[in-house]
Amino acid sequence: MDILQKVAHWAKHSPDHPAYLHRSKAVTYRQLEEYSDALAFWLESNGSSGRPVIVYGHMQPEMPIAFLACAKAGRAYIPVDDSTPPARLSSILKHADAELLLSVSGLPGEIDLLSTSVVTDIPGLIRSNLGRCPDPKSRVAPDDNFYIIYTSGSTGEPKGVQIPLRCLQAFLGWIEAEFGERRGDIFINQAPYSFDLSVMDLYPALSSGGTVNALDRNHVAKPAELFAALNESGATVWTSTPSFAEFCLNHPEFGQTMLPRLHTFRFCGEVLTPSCAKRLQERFPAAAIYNTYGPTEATVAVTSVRIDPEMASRYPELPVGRCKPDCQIRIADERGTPVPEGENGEIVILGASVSPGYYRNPEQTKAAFFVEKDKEQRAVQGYRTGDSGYVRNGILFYGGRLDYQVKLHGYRVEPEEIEHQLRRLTGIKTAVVVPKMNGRVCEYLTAFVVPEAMPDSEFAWSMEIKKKLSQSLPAYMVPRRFVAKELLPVTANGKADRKKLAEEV
Ligand SMILES: Nc1ncnc2c1ncn2[C@@H]1O[C@H](COP(=O)(O)OP(=O)(O)OP(=O)(O)O)[C@@H](O)[C@H]1O
Repeated sequence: MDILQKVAHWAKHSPDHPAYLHRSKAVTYRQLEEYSDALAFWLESNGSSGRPVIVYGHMQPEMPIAFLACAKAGRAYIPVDDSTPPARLSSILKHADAELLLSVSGLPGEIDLLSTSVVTDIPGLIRSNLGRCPDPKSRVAPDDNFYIIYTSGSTGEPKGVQIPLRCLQAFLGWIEAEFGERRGDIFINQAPYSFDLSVMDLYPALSSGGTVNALDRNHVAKPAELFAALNESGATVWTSTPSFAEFCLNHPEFGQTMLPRLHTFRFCGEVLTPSCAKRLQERFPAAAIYNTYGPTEATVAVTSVRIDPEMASRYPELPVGRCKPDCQIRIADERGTPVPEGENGEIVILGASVSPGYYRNPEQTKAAFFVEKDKEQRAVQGYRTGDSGYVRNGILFYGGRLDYQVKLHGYRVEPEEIEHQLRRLTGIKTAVVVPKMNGRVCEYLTAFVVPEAMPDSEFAWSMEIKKKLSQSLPAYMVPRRFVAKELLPVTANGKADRKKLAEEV
């Protein structure tokens, strides 16, 4: 059964079970099925271009209703969070040549809508089409795009990663085998839908008949509300970036008493530090912690490993895990040739999870994706991640982003390697190292450090860290400046915000 059939199954067998909760709003499986049918019927009767539909909003229940409606009507959806700056929304509209924008959050202000029609009254559309169903033949086929997620576009140009239904299913099948989702699980959803980490909780929840409990950005902005919501959530599965867990760990009550049923943490998107894993293990003795790794281009995640307490103590740098069975990880040198086991190189992913490429962008697709033949002469899709790493005993270790490398006084420096050494020092929770650039020249490095306790004298504290760092790093890699911070800024996706920190250097 694919995801649409699973939702229909649960709507039939447990119609009144909550599928989605957001603040005081609850949507049952029956409602999810009926509302998405109604909206799909409307979509089918309005517009026949087959072009993707932009779904604009935040965590409202209409978001998953609209996603499923698009799939039922045979249209890919492009989720855009309503915190997206107008200029970026305009460039996505233009790039995707979208015919329709379903807005759950009212009219996006100050944007050139070009030829896109905007529909804001989604509840009204659902009401007026309730009881109607789309033609079952319209629904997305395995090779059709289920969603297209525009990455944050570090290159400046928006890139829409196409994920067909078959890639989503390959991901969901693996998640089910890896984690053994149980009925009745309640999944905390914090990542906005424009970030594919949300796919790791939304669809595993809906395919296993569980419940999504969505937190929004106002929860996160007001910790008292956030922790009250967590207290009442009954959550059993947690999915987030490590930065969000670090944020919650600052609250002393964040622990098993607040979330007594929590049995699994799943992390992805950023480095999970041993210190974060250890603190979670202390606070949540009944929960298992998993580190997973993958880019949007390979459908959320392709490797996973359970981090047990022994691992968190033994490894200075945690592994990101074993590759899912229908994919393969290759570590390649600059020419794309595989390097021997244990050697560092670029992480290349091949197999069933890899996207066919960027939407309407053959040049960028050609630059990052490739096709090769396996032993049986079947075509296998590959993607060069731009991440560095190595494999030891079948386990992948992440080494950092190749594009973060800078040249400092002639030396090639990887800021993430310095961060890694900083995090090994006692008294440091986490750190981000940012280059001070003058055009294309890196002048010096600044380390933003979150210490266990804020220092009285930043100068004395900096000197101390410099001394310790120079025992493990060559002098040119020791940052010139150290800034103590209680918390690091995070992006809308909940990852440490390097761009914002770069403005502070
Ligand atoms: N477990 C992990 N440990 C360390 N880094 C990770 C992990 N999982 C993912 N990443 C990093 O996140 C990247 C994937 O994130 P994502 O696809 O959301 O795009 P992004 O690179 O953060 O942003 P952009 O939108 O600019 O491409 C990976 O390529 C890797 O660099």
